[in-house]
Amino acid sequence: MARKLAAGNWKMNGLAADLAEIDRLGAMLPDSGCDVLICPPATLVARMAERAGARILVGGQDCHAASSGAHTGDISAAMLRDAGASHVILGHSERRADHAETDAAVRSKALAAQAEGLVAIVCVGETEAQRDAGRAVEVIASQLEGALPDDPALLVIAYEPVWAIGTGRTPTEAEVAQVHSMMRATLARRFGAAADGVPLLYGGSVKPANAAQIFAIADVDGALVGGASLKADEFGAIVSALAAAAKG
Ligand SMILES: O=C(CO)COP(=O)(O)O
Repeated sequence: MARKLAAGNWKMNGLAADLAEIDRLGAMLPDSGCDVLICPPATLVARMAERAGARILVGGQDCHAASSGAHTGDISAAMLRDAGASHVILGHSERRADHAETDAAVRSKALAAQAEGLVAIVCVGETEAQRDAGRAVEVIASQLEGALPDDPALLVIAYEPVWAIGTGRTPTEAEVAQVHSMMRATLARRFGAAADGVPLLYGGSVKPANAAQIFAIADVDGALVGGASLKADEFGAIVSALAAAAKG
């Protein structure tokens, strides 16, 4: 059984003043039931990690595949760990689109992250055109095939349909269930029994209003939340929904 994880992706949002949201979030969290992670921009990782307390984990949004060197503007897994991060999001569709990241590049980054002891959150998801063409499951299977790293103990998979990100639209429960069951089966073929411990997150327009419904879907172990993670009251409500789902 995978641990439940509520993860927030702040994307390119957040200045020092926004760290106050972490204090507010910390004050409203349930004691247990799920892990809670915020991935702020790189500029805030260290300060957030110092301020967050034990209940809130902190992660990066990308890392380079190399451990150091001449890569201006990039950040390594070792630097994230040094700054207090425990996780890193890799292969988000915005990075695939903005920086032409391939599945092979995502796998290299995930290997680098795991070598530093970071949990790699590998993102996959189809475009609207791919879903309309009936190719969603095939596309996601192929992304997993190319991007999966080698260690299931330091791995989270996030299914984020590109067309659901920031749009207020979500797939049907049956569509999420179909993808998540395929992902679990793919992990089982690759990792055997250890696949059961890999949290499978859904991401894309998760809000307090739809969180409980999403967390009730089979093989959904949590969420990767964008816009609703920026405000403590919204993200806190999503965390509470996940903790409630974990208790059954
Ligand atoms: O991309 C996402 C998280 O990584 C989802 O973003 P939204 O929750 O804003 O749709």
